[in-house]
Amino acid sequence: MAPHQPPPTLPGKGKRIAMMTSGGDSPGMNGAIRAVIRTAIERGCEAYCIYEGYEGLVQGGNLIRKMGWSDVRGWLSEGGTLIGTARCMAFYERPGRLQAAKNMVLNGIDALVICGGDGSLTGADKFRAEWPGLIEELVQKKELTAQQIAPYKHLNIVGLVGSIDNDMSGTDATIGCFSALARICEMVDYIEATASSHSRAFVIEVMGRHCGWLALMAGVACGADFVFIPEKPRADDWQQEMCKVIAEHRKIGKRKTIVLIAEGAHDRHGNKISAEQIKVLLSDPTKCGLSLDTRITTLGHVQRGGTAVAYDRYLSTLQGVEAVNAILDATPETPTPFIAINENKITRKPLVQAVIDTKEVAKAIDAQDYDRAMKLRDTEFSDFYEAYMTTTATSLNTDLALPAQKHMRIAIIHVGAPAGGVNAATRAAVAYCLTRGHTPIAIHNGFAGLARHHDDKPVGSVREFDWLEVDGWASRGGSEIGMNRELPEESGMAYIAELFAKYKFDGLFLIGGFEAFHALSQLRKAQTEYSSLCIPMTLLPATISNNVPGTEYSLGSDTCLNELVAYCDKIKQSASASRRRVFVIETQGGRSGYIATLAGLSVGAVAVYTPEEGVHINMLAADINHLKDVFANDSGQSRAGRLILINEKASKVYNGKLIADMIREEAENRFEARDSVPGHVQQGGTPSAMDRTRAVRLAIKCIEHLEKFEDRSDAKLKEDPLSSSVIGIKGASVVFSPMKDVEQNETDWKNRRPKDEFWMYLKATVDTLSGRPAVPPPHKPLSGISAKDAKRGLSADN
Ligand SMILES: Nc1ncnc2c1ncn2[C@@H]1O[C@H](COP(=O)(O)OP(=O)(O)OP(=O)(O)O)[C@@H](O)[C@H]1O
Ligand SMILES: O=P(O)(O)OC[C@H]1O[C@](O)(CO)[C@@H](O)[C@@H]1O
Ligand SMILES: [Mg+2]
Repeated sequence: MAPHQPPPTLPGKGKRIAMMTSGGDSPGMNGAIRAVIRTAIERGCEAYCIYEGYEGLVQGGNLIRKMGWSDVRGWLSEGGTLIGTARCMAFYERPGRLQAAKNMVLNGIDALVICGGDGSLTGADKFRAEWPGLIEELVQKKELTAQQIAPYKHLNIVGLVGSIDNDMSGTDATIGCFSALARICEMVDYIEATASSHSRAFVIEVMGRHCGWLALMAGVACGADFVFIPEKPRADDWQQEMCKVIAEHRKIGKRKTIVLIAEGAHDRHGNKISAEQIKVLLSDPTKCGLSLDTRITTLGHVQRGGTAVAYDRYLSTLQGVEAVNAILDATPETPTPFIAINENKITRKPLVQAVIDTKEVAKAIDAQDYDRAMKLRDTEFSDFYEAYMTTTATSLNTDLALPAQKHMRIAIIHVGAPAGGVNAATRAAVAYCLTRGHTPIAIHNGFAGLARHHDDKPVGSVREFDWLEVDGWASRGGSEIGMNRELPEESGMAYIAELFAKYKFDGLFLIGGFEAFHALSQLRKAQTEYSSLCIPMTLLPATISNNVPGTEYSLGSDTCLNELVAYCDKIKQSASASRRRVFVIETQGGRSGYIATLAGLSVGAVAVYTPEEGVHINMLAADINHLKDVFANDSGQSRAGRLILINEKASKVYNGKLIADMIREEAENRFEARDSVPGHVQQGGTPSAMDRTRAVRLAIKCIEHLEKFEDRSDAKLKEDPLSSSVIGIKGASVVFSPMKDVEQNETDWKNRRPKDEFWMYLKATVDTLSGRPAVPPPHKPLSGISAKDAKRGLSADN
């Protein structure tokens, strides 16, 4: 039963904020709920959940519930949505929305955060547009009084896009789409092994009602042979096209064939293309002569269930926080927003426009205007489509080939420690080079390999790539061509330059971490002395630490976060099951606290210690006191496992073991503490879907970039600062930055990290959402003369 009277409005700026999930569930929705509830409470509001999507809003009663801080404890690591979701028929109709409006007012709900897909947000937009009419009608029908509706004249709504389909315009990713993609890639990887063993073909159907994002991205990440998506149906002779591509792949020796089909796939005339149809084509020798032993796998709801990947956990958390901020910033004039992400930047955008644009895609598909449908999807989508087409069939895209005089000998080298996506990037670069007519050359085992093994017999470390071998690298972890931290100057730059001349490199593509950045810096500086080094060179950052200047994202950092999150989930389970236990987990990351902080955000750590901030005795004391309070207020029955993350270089003195010992000592047998070190597990096994797909997109951009300098003289090349560059994601854009500029202005060489680390502001969010008390700021360390003076009592600053 709904209450008969709305509760009194809250004092000050406090609002009653309700959170709802709607449409198909998606991994990460629980992270959004946790973030909205806790941020709302922290900002002095009352937090509510509407259970069962719009159904709960229509029915009211017990489906609208007030939530407390601890009600959402542990939700980050749960799959699906813990407040239920539904596809609600009643909400499509005005009477249903009228009832929903009445329940909102009677429960005193000022604002609504809705996490759902395109349908849910279309419904939200309609509800918002109709709101004044709805509450007016409720007064006319005497269901509510004018006085009762007075405080609720404006409906304050914010949309969060939660759906595995990634079908909403205006945002690059929806909450849940990368988790679904991860699951698809995992399944395709499994299938590949059996397909290869039997030399079979598999037709794999993936979800995505009207959107091919999942199918396309899985195609890019897994190197599938052929992909069908609704936005870009193949030409009318698609049967012949598919058979030609697959026959070509078989001819070069591939033992497996993977065809991915989105459930909404159709031909150019709107006729559905089914998995069965494809199976018949591939297996029936009379159709196109392939006669492949073919099986169909429909992945179904496996794609939607399960826990969220790290990205969906921190995306949903950050977007949940932003949703509450948007509510509290809103005035009656503010257009209703939804929270988007573009590349790496979370933004508020008008919901109305996104809904219009999303509908336009559907209209364009219905009208069979596929070019328009592709244009209306985000730029990333078209980029990935192009990337897929270029990397799938290297010898078939003859229209992309360059004239012979433009062909380059492009060397590819891995430098630093292994990181997920390095092989996928190499595969994509090689495919692109072959498509364009370039010669891609592998330098095995980094600069050490080049200097000391280039002319080994029978095979030296400098050799052309073999496509059949490389084609299988899309999902491989580690580095297939080998990598290490050696810098070119260690062998003498003159010698390295001699080898560049000997092998006639026209361009260099480096993939790696801070050492790769350092190596490129050395090579760039040496261009003044050695003509053979006057070639275009570009770096694709790849390191789990994500500490390369010039980018906010390095390949491998996502894989690492997923490993850490999986590890922390297990440890947290142990901590919870043992009750009253704290684990202090030491992460890698060099002198950058990025992975510790992002993992902390993704698992709900009570504290994260980073090298940027350091560790201090007052900080530890405050955190230990906080833990004492938490456990004192804990009944012992709640599943109160706690995690603290500490970066390996956060402090020279306080390491994970020492901190765990201190906690245990101070706990005086009231709770327990343990330390745990995941170590090199953090490099990951199979790279994440995000690292694999981004590797492909960025690697192709890198080779395209090198091509621009193909005919430059030494002088002209040196004049152009972008001839030595680093590719990066910065905010909402993918950019090439001149190395010289990044080296000189953006690099903290001593600490081997960017001067400004974009993620530093996230630290406060980790603390807020875990309820960590304000920790006393550390003293600024003194150094040099001022430190000496202070120690001698000669300085005021002590
Ligand atoms: N045009 C609309 N008008 C009113 N309500 C709508 C509209 N479209 C959708 N809704 C409401 O939103 C609910 C969920 O929509 P839908 O089934 O399209 O899923 P979605 O939000 O797009 O999520 P997903 O596609 O990821 O499953 C519907 O059951 C309905 O209650
Ligand atoms: O779970 P249901 O209701 O069968 O819906 C399946 C649909 O939901 C989604 O998983 C999300 O929209 C689609 O990809 C799929 O077509
Ligand atoms: Mg939808």
